[in-house]
Amino acid sequence: MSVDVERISAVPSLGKRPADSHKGMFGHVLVLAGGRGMAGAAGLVGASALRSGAGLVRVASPSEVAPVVATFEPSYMTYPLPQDGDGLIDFPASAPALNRLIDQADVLAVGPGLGQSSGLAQMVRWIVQEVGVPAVLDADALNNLAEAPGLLATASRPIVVTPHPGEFSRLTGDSIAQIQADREGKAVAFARRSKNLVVVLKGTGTVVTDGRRLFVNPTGNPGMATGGAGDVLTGVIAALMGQGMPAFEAAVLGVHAHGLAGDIARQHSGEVGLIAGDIVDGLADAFEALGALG
Ligand SMILES: NC(=O)C1=CN([C@@H]2O[C@H](COP(=O)(O)OP(=O)(O)OC[C@H]3O[C@@H](n4cnc5c(N)ncnc54)[C@H](OP(=O)(O)O)[C@@H]3O)[C@@H](O)[C@H]2O)[C@@H](O)CC1
Ligand SMILES: Nc1ncnc2c1ncn2[C@@H]1O[C@H](COP(=O)(O)OP(=O)(O)O)[C@@H](O)[C@H]1O
Ligand SMILES: [Mg+2]
Repeated sequence: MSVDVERISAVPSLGKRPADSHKGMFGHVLVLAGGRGMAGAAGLVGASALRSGAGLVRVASPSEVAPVVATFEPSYMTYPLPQDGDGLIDFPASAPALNRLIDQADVLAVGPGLGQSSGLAQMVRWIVQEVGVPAVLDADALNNLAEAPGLLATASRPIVVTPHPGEFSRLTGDSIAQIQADREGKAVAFARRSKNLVVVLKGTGTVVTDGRRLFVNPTGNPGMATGGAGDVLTGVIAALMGQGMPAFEAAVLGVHAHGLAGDIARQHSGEVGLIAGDIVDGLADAFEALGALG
C-alpha cells in the first residue's frame, strides 16, 4: 500500500570522536530490564549499549536479578531494585531509587525481560507521562502499555518504540496478519499519534518512521530470528540517542547497524548457530564499517 511520507535511504553516521573525548560526552544510558528468569535480556541491552558507544551504562533490575546481570559484563554498573513476590521490579517501592538513577541518565532503555504486573504497568505509565528523559520502549514496556497506548501521544520528549509484530498487535488491536499486510501504513499511522514518537516495527525489512519520514532496513538475515536479538537493538538505539543523535536518526542508524552486526555474525556462526550474543560481538565491526563509509 502506498503511504504519503518522505522515503529515506541514506543512513546517518556518528561522526569522528575528538582526540580529547571523555566518557561524559557519549551519554549515560539507564537500562530498566530483567525479571526472574530473564537476567539475560538485561545483560544483552547493557552490553549492546556499550558496544554502540555509550559513555556509561547503568543496568537496574530486580534485586535477585541484578547480581546475575553483573556477572555477564564488567563494563556496566548494576543496581538492584526492590522486587515483588514474582521477582519483578516492585513499583512504586522502586520509585525513589529510580528517580535517583533517572537524574543521572541521558536516555532510558526500558522493557526487555521486565515481565508484566499492575506495578510495572504503573511504572511504564509514570515513565511515559512524568519522566522527561528520552526513552526507548521495547518488549514488556510495550506490553504493560497495551491497555493505554494513547498515553504515548502525550509524550513530551522523544520516545522510540521497538515492537515486533506481536507486540504491535497488542498495542494497536490489529491482528498480526493485518499488520504484516500493511507494515508501512500501520507504523506511520501509529507514529502520527505524537510528534515525539518514532516507531520501529521489527521483522524482515524493519520499518522506521516518525510519521513524516520512512526508512525500510535492508540489512539483517534469518539467523537473527533467535531469542534476544531484539534486546540487542534496544541497547543500540538508546546508545545512539545518548550520543546526541535525534530519535529518528538514531533509530535508522541503530536498525541498520544492528542488521549489519547480524550479517557479520552470520559469517562466523551461520544462520543456524547464530545467537544474540554474536550480534553484540558483531557491533564493533559494524560501527567500524559504517564509520569508514560515513
Ligand atoms: N534471554 C532473555 O532473557 C530473553 C528474554 N526475552 C523477553 O521475553 C519476553 C517475551 O518476549 P517474546 O518476544 O519472546 O514473546 P511475545 O511478545 O509473546 O512474542 C511472540 C509473539 O509475537 C509474534 N511475533 C514476533 N515476531 C514476529 C514476526 N517477526 N512476525 C510475525 N509475528 C511475530 C509471535 O507470533 P507467532 O509466530 O507465535 O504467531 C508471537 O505471537 C520479553 O520480555 C522479552 O524481552 C526475549 O527477548 C528472549 C531472550
Ligand atoms: N529474518 C529476519 N531478517 C532480518 N531481521 C530479523 C529476522 N528475524 C529477526 N530479525 C530481527 O531480530 C530482532 C528480533 O527482535 P525480537 O522479536 O524483539 O526478539 P527478542 O525479543 O527475542 O529479543 C529484530 O530486530 C528483527 O528485525
Ligand atoms: Mg523483543
